[in-house]
Amino acid sequence: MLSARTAAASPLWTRGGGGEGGSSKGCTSCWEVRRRAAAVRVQAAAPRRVEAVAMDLAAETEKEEMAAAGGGVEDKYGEDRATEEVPVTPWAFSVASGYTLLRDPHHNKGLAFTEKERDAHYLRGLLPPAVVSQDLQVKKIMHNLRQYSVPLQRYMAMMDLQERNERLFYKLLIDNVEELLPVVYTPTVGEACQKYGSIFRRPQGLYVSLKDKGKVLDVLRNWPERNIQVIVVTDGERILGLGDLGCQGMGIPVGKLSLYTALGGVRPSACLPITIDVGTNNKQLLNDEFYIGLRQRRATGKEYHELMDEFMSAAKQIYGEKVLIQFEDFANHNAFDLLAKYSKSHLVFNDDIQGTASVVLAGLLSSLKVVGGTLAEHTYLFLGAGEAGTGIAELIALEISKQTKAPLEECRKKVWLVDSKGLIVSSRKDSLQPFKKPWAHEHEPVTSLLDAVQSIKPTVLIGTSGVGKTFTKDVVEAMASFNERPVIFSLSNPTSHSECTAEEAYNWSQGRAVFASGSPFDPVEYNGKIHVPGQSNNAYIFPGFGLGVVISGAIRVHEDMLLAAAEALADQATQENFDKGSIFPPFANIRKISARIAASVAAKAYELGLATRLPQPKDLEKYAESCMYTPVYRSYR
Ligand SMILES: O=C([O-])CC(=O)C(=O)O
Ligand SMILES: [Mg+2]
Repeated sequence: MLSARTAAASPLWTRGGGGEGGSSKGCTSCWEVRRRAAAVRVQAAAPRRVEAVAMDLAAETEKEEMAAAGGGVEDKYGEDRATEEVPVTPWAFSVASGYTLLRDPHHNKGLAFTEKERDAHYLRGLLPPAVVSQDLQVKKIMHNLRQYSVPLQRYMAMMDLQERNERLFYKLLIDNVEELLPVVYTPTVGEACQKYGSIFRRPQGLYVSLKDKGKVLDVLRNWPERNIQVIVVTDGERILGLGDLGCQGMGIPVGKLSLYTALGGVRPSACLPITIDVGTNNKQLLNDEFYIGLRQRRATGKEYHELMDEFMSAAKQIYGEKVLIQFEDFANHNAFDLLAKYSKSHLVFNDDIQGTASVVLAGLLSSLKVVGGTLAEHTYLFLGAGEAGTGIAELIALEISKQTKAPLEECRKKVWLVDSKGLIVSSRKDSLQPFKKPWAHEHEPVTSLLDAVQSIKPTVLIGTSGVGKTFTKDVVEAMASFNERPVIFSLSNPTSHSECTAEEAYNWSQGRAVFASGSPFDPVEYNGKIHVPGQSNNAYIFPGFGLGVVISGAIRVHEDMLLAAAEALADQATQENFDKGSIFPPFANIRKISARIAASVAAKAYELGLATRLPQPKDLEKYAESCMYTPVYRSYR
């Protein structure tokens, strides 16, 4: 493990003239000097009508000044990179004027441009006379969105807004998170990926395809932003539970990163969605005339790994070793190997293995407050032994081991997994993929889930199979027959792939199930009581987790950081939530929740010697909050 001392001595860390090690004030003012110089250069160089105008610096507080540098957590890190890796580019600190300004989604405010701004930026006549507030714009767009009855239409309207007026998009999402999360994210994003080719209007994110082999560095250089802090990358092979959607998986990194900003406060310009296109084995897409990806079967083996290698080194070369690379929706046969391989050399995080594990562990920790007992006293049965299933299983075992001091091997025995061939037992060891082997316990072979439930008698049943309707009435009734409060998590996404619905779980258990799902379900009334199902989706974890990594300058993800995130989330579920039937705090509070998760993750990174942002801020939660991007409009003079 790298200590902070080692890290501090590394070439990357020492670059930047001590910028990161200094006080935030020092950094901000260094930045300020360069920014002013850049703005002056712009004004001197630009012809009048197309002149770039120096951005408003009316920001009065230091925090606002930092926000003006890009609106978020980048100041010190941006400082480092702006000094050493990226020349200060005047346009990075300026906005265009007139017609160009209205078409620049990063700076456009639409009707919210004030009279003064309209004069100063050559906007007169380009807008109708009314001047409205951002809040009124939010109200209007929410009104319009609600007119659409088809979720995909709402999704497309939201994507159009993101392309037109970024700050309004994020304001809308933050202010209406519970209503809009299912639109820009699961489940609608799944349908959007399936139809991505037909609804495609303007490209989002960066496409790295087999055609780019040998030129990936150049491809990354084409991206307009340099100070990237978080990359979400997919190869599209296992999009949610929908399977191989090839290049059209791009909707997932785009959606995940919009949550990084809205839920975790990482500024949009620091986020980079990437799709690696190595082909697809989805025949329907290969025959679809509107398909946007390479029309070939998936490259595998050497060809696949060479492209991944080239991408991973290019990303590190351009963005430095502190860029967080989140692997998303890779198929099992690559996901574990990629994580194991690159976690030695890169700051990587697999959301489906680690993010899901962390949110489910949080859900279990808070379920204990409802059902009683300790984590070690429960017995866990999974349907599905892929990334999510084995990832969660391992984190449960780690937490039990941490709590009881028992060896990890022993703790794993509390957890059983069923895959498509039945219960994973030791007699199957030879034919099992490596990631399943730790779960092959002594037991006679069992082929069906119902038999496994009856034989293992789990207190907790978790679905990560990707196959809908597999928690049948018999299965749920069996769980309810020997558990007063059966814990049932039906995690597969999107909604159609959920192992059972919330309604089924409550009805078949006579309202006794402690239920959570990956995709959202509406509240259910059973016997006069309203149950609000919790959404055990990694969206609770990755935005705050990533924020914690970024603000601490962590150089590696450690499993204890995942445990810290889970504990921080579980701590925030209250009796009020439990009374309503949910084991999670509501998404409406997600920015606060993310700040706390970020603080716990960062604290753990410091404790483990993995953090490089020194000195450690005294109050990490306040610091995390102060770093979060807010989408209110800036004023331009
Ligand atoms: O995207 C989601 O809703 C959760 C997730 O990572 C997956 O299902 O792959
Ligand atoms: Mg995923």
